[in-house]
Amino acid sequence: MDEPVLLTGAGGRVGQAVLEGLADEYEWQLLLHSPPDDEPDHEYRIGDVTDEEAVAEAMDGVGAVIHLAGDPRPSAPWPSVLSNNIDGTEKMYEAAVDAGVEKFVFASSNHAVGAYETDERTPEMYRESDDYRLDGTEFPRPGNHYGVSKAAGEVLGRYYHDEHGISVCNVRIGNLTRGHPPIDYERGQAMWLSYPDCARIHRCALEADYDFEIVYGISDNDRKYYSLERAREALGYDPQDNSAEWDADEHVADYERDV
Ligand SMILES: NC(=O)C1=CN([C@@H]2O[C@H](COP(=O)(O)OP(=O)(O)OC[C@H]3O[C@@H](n4cnc5c(N)ncnc54)[C@H](O)[C@@H]3O)[C@@H](O)[C@H]2O)C=CC1
Ligand SMILES: O=C1O[C@H](COP(=O)(O)O)[C@@H](O)[C@H](O)[C@H]1O
Repeated sequence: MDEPVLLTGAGGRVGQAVLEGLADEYEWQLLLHSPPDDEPDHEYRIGDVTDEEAVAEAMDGVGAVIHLAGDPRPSAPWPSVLSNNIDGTEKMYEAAVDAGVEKFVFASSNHAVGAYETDERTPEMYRESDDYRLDGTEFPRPGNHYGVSKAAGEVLGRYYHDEHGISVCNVRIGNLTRGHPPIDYERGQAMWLSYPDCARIHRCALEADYDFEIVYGISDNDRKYYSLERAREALGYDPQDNSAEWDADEHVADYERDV
């Protein structure tokens, strides 16, 4: 990617994971919601993704977008996800196609398909021995308004790809935690995404050639109910972490290695 990459939600957790891993590999243009406490190492603007003018300005000269900004709370109320997640994503796509951006990477979520985790399937589906796998071809099945907003973001991508030709990669991110998988949380361990693997999958999404994709963004956890096949095939994603290798007492995984 020779042109700058616009990163929205850059001040958040996923944004930090992406920047920690890929800071030197791209020319970044950050979109922050509010002024940062410390001066970022990259070009940045302050703006809201629902503000057409701010978004159009941020898109100037950009070759690709990683769109993370939004309300990430599974409990988020409808007015918030309607504005920050759905309207904000529509504004981002409009501005991206107007500016001729080639590639749009969207932070979707496990919550877009959360209702597949029925009482009958859980908690067994969170275990290594279970062979139940979602692979990205299933219909969205959200279990909350936040999940609805993520499914809507994926469908917006489908529309903007079909109608305007922009390449779209929806990454259904699992559970990002720094340094180690969630403790005492089977579901979170099954869909853990380490910080380095988060950077890896976003690098792949910026580099690969594709039309429209839905992939799962998790580490290569032994216990998983999301398939990594599509992310491997379409993006060349090669995750290096695995929640099963992390032992609270032994700290076996080496989280210092380069991505
Ligand atoms: N952290 C996780 O495990 C997961 C995150 N995601 C998605 O990844 C994205 C980033 O999530 P996190 O980094 O965890 O959240 P975060 O809350 O740490 O970061 C989100 C950032 O977006 C900004 N933002 C919110 N509304 C905005 C608006 N209207 N205009 C401009 N900026 C706005 C916030 O100020 C914040 O800096 C979200 O879209 C979330 O739904 C999806 C699945 C899992
Ligand atoms: O989409 C998201 O998913 C993760 C994991 O969900 P959880 O219900 O197991 O916590 C969540 O932590 C994150 O905030 C959210 O944006």
